[in-house]
This record gives sequence, structure tokens and C-alpha cells, in this order.
Amino acid sequence: MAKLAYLGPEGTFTEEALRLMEPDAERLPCPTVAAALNAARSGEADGAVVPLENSLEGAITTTLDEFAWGDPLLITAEVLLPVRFSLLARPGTELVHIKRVYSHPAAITQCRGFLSRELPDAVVVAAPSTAAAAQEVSLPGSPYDAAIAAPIAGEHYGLVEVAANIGDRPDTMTRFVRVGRPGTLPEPTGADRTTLVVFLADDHPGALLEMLTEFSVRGVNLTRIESRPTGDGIGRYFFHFDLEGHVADARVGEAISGLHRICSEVRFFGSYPRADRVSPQIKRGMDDSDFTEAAAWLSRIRAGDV
Ligand SMILES: O=C(O)C(=O)Cc1ccccc1
Repeated sequence: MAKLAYLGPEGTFTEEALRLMEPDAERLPCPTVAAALNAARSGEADGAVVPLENSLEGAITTTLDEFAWGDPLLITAEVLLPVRFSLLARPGTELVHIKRVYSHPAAITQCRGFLSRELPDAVVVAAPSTAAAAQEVSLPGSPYDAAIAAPIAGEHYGLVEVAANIGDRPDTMTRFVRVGRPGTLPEPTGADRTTLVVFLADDHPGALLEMLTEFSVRGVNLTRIESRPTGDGIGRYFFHFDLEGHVADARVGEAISGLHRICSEVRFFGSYPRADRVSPQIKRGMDDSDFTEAAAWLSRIRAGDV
């Protein structure tokens, strides 16, 4: 049975994602995404489940940065989870009593409408996770009056729901990934995603366009692109890419080798089945058989066989 680290404590959305992905896994709750990834890196756990992006706010940057800078990890699976936020408080609390709200930044940004409409004067403070916020609010003498978290966190920590479904959009989805130490990749399924982090060789006009061209000329569609600061000064960025397809697909392999030739570093974070099972549209001439046929043709003409 696999032991999986995750952003805890019990009752986070990440735990829900983990249960969906691997219902029988042993669970190791960790206080931060960094701690969960490090538990996977050190071998304390067999892998980790972490949130990566959501459909309203985009990337969860702490996860992206931890991926980029630590020892390599490979993503082996993903899951999409609809998230529903509740305002949870100690029994007897009413909306008018709530002056200080505690929650994970991704939850706070997705409930901005509710907070500004219903609690315009409340101070809102960032917590390590939604369940950590609920746990803290449950303590007698807590400086916080309410947490934004999943309803299940209320059950875990003895809080009541002051307001339900307080997210700005009812249909928000979050993408979570399961990561593990480098090893065998999942087999291609025909509906896969590949994740990369790319560092530029040098900054010059058109550097981003040159990277994108490697994908474009081979008909590789991107599903996410993010620039993140390298920390080396204003204007210095590296890039995250999620793209359609598996590194075993000729067009994806060729595009990534192209990036490897022109960039200072390409970090490969895995090829894994897409949770939504959407297959890419393969442009004319971009199928594996087209690449094989073209390579054979090139060998022939190199041998003078015209
Ligand atoms: O804090 C949690 O429960 C998490 O799993 C992180 C998170 C927060 C808000 C939306 C999705 C994931």
C-alpha cells in the first residue's frame, strides 16, 4: 500500500483529491506543500499529492516554485476536483460576529465576492491550508472567528456552517497532481499531459517566441504557461509549460529536444494521463508515423538513394 504525503491536516481539499486518486493509500498529512514534496523526495513517503492550478485563479504558485527548485520529482497522475467553500465558525457564531477570517490564499481569492459583500470590514488572514484554518478556529481563544474551508473540515473540527457555497463561481475546479521520485513513466494513453520547467539561455528579443515555435511547428498544444521569477533580479523569469501529449509521442519528444538545444535548462516533470481524457487534435504530418516515415526518407537521401 502506497504512503502518500499531502497538504494537511485532515479535511483539506488535497485530502479529498488524494482519496479520489488512491482510496487505499496510507495518508501522511503535512503542514505545507513543501513539506509534502520533501517527504516524497526523502523517501518518508512513496509520493505526494499537491494542488497545482485552479480554473478561476490559475496556478498555485507555491507548488510551482517548490517543483522548480527542489530535487526532481515526476508527476504520475492528476485529478480535477470541484471545490465548494463554506464559512465555518464555532457553534453560536453569527455572520455579524465575524471580524477575523482565516483561510488558504487560494480559497480567499475564490471567495472575494462573498467577503466584500457580506464581511466588508473583516480582516482576512492567510493560513497554511483550509483545514489548518478550521482547526485553528476550533480552538478556544483563537484570534479568528471563522474559517473558509470544505464542509467536511467543519465536521472534523466541530465547527458549524455560517454560510455555504460562498465561492465566486459555483463551477470552479482545482487540478491536483500525484508526484513521486523519478522512475518509470506512465504509459502513453492517447490523452496525456506533459509538464516542463524551462530556463532561458539568455534574455533577448524573441526568446519566448523561439520557445513557443518549438511547440507550434510540431503542432503541440499548450494547456498552461506561466512565468515565475528566478529570484536573480527584476525581469529575470523562467517558464512553466503544460502541454498536450506524452514525451513518448514523436512531436512532443522533438519539441522538448528542440527546447533542450536552445535553452539553458529543461526540467521534465512527467507525462501522465489527463483527468478529463481529452485527446489532442493531431495536425497533418504530426503523427508518430509521419515522423518515422520522414526519418527513413532522410536516411535514404543521406545515403544518396534518391
Ligand atoms: O487548503 C486546502 O484545503 C487545499 O487543499 C489547498 C486548496 C485551497 C483552495 C482550493 C483548492 C486547494
